[in-house]
Amino acid sequence: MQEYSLLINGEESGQNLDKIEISNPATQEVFATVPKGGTEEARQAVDAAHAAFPAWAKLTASERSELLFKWAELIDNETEDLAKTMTLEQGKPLKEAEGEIAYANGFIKWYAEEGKRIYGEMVPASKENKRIFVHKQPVGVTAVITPWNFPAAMITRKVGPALAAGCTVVIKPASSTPLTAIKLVQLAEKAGIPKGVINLVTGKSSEISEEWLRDERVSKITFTGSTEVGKTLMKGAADTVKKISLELGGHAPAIVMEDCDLNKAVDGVLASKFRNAGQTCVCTNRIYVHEAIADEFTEHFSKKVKELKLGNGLEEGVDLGPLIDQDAVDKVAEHIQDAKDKGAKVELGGSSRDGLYFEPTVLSNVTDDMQCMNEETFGPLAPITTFSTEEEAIKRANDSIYGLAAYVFTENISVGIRISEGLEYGIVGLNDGLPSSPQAPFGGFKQSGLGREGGHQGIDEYLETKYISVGM
Ligand SMILES: NC(=O)C1=CN([C@@H]2O[C@H](COP(=O)(O)OP(=O)(O)OC[C@H]3O[C@@H](n4cnc5c(N)ncnc54)[C@H](OP(=O)(O)O)[C@@H]3O)[C@@H](O)[C@H]2O)C=CC1
Ligand SMILES: O=C(O)[C@H](O)CS(=O)(=O)O
Repeated sequence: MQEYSLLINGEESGQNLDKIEISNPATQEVFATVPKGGTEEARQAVDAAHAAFPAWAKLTASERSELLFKWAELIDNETEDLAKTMTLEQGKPLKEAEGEIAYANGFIKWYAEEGKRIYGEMVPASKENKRIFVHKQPVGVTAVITPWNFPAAMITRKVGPALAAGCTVVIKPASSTPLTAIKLVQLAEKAGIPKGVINLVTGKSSEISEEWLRDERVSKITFTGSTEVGKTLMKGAADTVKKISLELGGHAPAIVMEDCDLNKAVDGVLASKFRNAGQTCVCTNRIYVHEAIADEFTEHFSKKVKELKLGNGLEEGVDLGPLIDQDAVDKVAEHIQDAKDKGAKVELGGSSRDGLYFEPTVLSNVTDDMQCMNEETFGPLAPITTFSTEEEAIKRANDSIYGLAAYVFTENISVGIRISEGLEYGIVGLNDGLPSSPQAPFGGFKQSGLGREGGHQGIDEYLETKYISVGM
């Protein structure tokens, strides 16, 4: 049994606390423990981050960049161990875990550069005896709360820009997948990032977050997870008017036009739908296919889904690992049963397997009143429905409280641009089922969140704007 610690001010701590058991979703066996921290540990983490902030912010952007690149180098060197840890605690196939480590490291490398491009400006004053200088500076101590589905990328997508901007952080990873985050923070300290710049606490999420929300020294909260928890944090941030960034739930539509390249559309929807066994906030949740090609698409798509291999993520050739827990399995089963009760046809799959495995499932004859067409399934369920006109497809695709990602497949560039412009989503994959990248501003409209992560926009979330007016 591997026992991990809290990481506060460069020290391992929490060994005396009760433990949280970490189990492998592929086998449901407990293989590690982390401390069950609470209010006191949350406060100690802020003490450390607050003490470290002045010196970290005082470094030049180039000095911070060098330390971030050193961190990235150590992560690259440890990819195999980090990926295996991720598969053990989260379940995704090893090849996907390796891909996530590279994706996660991409944010550190990107912001190691972006931090050197935090430009100010000089504004022509309206009075000749004045000069106006606009200057950006780090917001300060930032609280980072992350979900279980991307144990590395959701950490670095926040910590990368925060550190590059000159902020210090306190992190609370998801209780089911804290180990990858702990190893990333250990590598940061090995890279020479000073004590107290990055602190990590595991434990009672609401107790820890309530302490961070209460503490005036915490200037910002950045959260990725469910819309429900995001709203709780948003309300809590109001008491001290903290800055907040939220990456929340999604319910992505995929629109497959009659003039699509069928192979491109099938492969794109397949990649979007079944990545991480459907446990991503940008997974396709609704598949709208033009009525003229619905049968052909469904047949071709189901044939490709049938080839997907379900199994333990550590095994060679596995495409889908287990779901994260029994609640996740139950939710997929509930959505399938509801759809069947309302007339859907199961083209493929439809059942859970031993343990936390769920068969990749394709439904046809789907209607908009079904739960899966309105609630995030967060699992390997692909509901197919048909449409007649472009206007109908856009209207139905936009009929959601969410607005994170959407997908369009067409070979007509004018149609593709026109539909993309009409979709109320922060991310549109046009003939692209995997649009996420560190270079792009990831984030959603409506109840999918606030703010952007990635791109040059992502560092703005960690900066304050100040102007200096000089009387001459
Ligand atoms: N937009 C995006 O980029 C993403 C959105 N999501 C969304 O998140 C959901 C799945 O992730 P999941 O981890 O279950 O989401 P949750 O919102 O349940 O948990 C996310 C994080 O918040 C913590 N948390 C839970 N309850 C509270 C609380 N009351 N106060 C403070 N923190 C709390 C959790 O801690 P603990 O683990 O201890 O419960 C975890 O660290 C889906 O809805 C998915 O769409 C997920 C990933 C990315
Ligand atoms: O948590 C998620 O679902 C991620 O944000 C999706 S992605 O960034 O890996 O595309």
